[in-house]
Amino acid sequence: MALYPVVRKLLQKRVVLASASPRRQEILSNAGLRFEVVPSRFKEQLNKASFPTPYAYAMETAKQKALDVARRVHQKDLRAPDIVIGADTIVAVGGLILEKPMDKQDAYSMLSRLNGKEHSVFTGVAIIHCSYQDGRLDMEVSEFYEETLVKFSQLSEELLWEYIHSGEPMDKAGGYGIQALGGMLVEYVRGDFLNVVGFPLNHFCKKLAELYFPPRPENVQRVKHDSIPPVDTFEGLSDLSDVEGGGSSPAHSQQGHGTKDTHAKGTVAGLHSSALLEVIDGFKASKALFTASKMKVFDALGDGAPLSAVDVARKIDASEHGTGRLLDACAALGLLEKTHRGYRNTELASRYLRSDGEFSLHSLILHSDTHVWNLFTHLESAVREGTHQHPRALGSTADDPSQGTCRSQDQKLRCLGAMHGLSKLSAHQVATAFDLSQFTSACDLGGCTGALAHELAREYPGLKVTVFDLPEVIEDVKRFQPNGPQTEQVTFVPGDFFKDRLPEADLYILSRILHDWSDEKVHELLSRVSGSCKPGGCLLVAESTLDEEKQAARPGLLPSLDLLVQAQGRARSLSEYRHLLQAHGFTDVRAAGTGNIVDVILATRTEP
Ligand SMILES: O=c1[nH]cc([C@@H]2O[C@H](COP(=O)(O)OP(=O)(O)OP(=O)(O)O)[C@@H](O)[C@H]2O)c(=O)[nH]1
Repeated sequence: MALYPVVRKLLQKRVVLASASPRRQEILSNAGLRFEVVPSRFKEQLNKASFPTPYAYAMETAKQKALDVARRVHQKDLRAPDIVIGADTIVAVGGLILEKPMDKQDAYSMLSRLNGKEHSVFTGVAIIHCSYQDGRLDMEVSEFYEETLVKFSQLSEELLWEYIHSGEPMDKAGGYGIQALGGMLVEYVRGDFLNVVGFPLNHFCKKLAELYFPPRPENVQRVKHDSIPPVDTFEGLSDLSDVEGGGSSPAHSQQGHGTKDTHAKGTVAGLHSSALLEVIDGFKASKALFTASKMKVFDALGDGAPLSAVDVARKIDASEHGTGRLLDACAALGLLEKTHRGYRNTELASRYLRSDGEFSLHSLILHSDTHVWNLFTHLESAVREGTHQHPRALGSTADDPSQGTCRSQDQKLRCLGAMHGLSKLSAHQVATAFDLSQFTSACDLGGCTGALAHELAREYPGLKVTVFDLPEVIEDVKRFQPNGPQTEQVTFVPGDFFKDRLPEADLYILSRILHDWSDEKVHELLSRVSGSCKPGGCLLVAESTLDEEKQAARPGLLPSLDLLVQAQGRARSLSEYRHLLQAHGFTDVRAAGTGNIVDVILATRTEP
């Protein structure tokens, strides 16, 4: 949780991790950070002798890795990064710097040096803040290092070779992985364990807190310079957004005055013409993705060898010229890779854009292209009238706008597929934001295809989950069901949560439901949930929230506009949700950021 307030600030930013290390990716994503991975191509060959200390070498290497990525991404992408993070881990022993072994013999010589001795592990970290002045890239570097002491036991030759033959040492600094088999070699660790694994998370949090939440001048005496702000209460969060300089850009109070400070506040001075052009052109990027998805470009490319534009054109039954242009646009957007042998799906496209994948967003994209696009052409009317635009866009007059969305069976299945894809994106984070293992029964109200229910069942084998949704939804959920033993834990019950009796459960769930409704309807629904929930039972709410000042650009404010155009509801801040829940007898309201598209709130029903 320590990263949470900072993570919220970073959610609006394009954060890039300049590292191929799976450990670094795991440490940061476990902490809730959302980022893209672009491995650095910087060759780790700086002259070690020219550095006064091992950590100076590690910091410089980390900086060069990050700078390489910042420059490359800036050149390649339509959208340049805001923050690039680089890191480098080394082992220092007896005046020598050890990096990753080149081969088994090298691993053996490293491990022999460490055998029975204490050594230092240093990770240097560089955080690059990018800004753009008339298309020119400006970079400001913040850097630090962390040292951890590790002592190896006295180990036999036989054991060292056995370990080397396991293959584990080869991609690890110093030739061992403390988090796995290598842990058996270690007698003690003094300092941050994750620093040895490859990323000093605690120091990183402190650094970010220092950059993004500098103490108010009047509090300087009271606030410890390197303390991490309080995090897991709503009060803490709203206080933080009040902190001077606690905007979405880092404050550089320690680093000087003048232009840098103006930059840092993210005011008009921070918005450059290139960023504006990106916004102006944003719809073209969306339309390129929509068109490629609709024409099944990502299915045509599959996971196989690269295909030329001519081959793709043949597969999707389109002109060579037009297909080539579309493929190039997709490559510029990072959806395809263009090599001299042709085009192929990036990992992102394989996972999310093929129509047949487990995490496919294909239906969501088609739904956005046809339905949401249409509604957004009436944004001006929505703003003037302050209401959704279903009658104009779709000719629907229904009270519940979603009724107008899925009129034909095809539209209905696309709608369900869209909701399924969206739910799968965050299901794991929602299911694990809190430890729910004390519950034996849960009821997911409006749980649709059961994507979250199945994730809960997988995570908590003792939990039975009822998905409660409208009969017309339940009748079509079959095609979205996974295989596996946990399917027996999930049951579907048809019903209307505004009219019918709610199924009994210890834990009720409202995942992405409340934002669809007006305050009046939210009160009505919460009152029904509260009436069904026994004292001691809980309610879990998952929603994309606005920051307390309602200033967060994405992901808070665009969904808010979305809701104006297409629903009766609205986005709310965490404290608004807290007040709503408290008004219906739910106390001990706790929130967790998932680093994903939703925040999760857990509240306990007290005695009426
Ligand atoms: O106990 C452990 N010690 C070290 C590691 C891993 O070792 C590597 C260190 O190498 P480097 O810092 O150069 O990072 P790379 O893997 O090459 O990725 P880059 O993208 O930064 O170039 C690092 O992966 C540590 O995680 C370990 O796993 N356990």
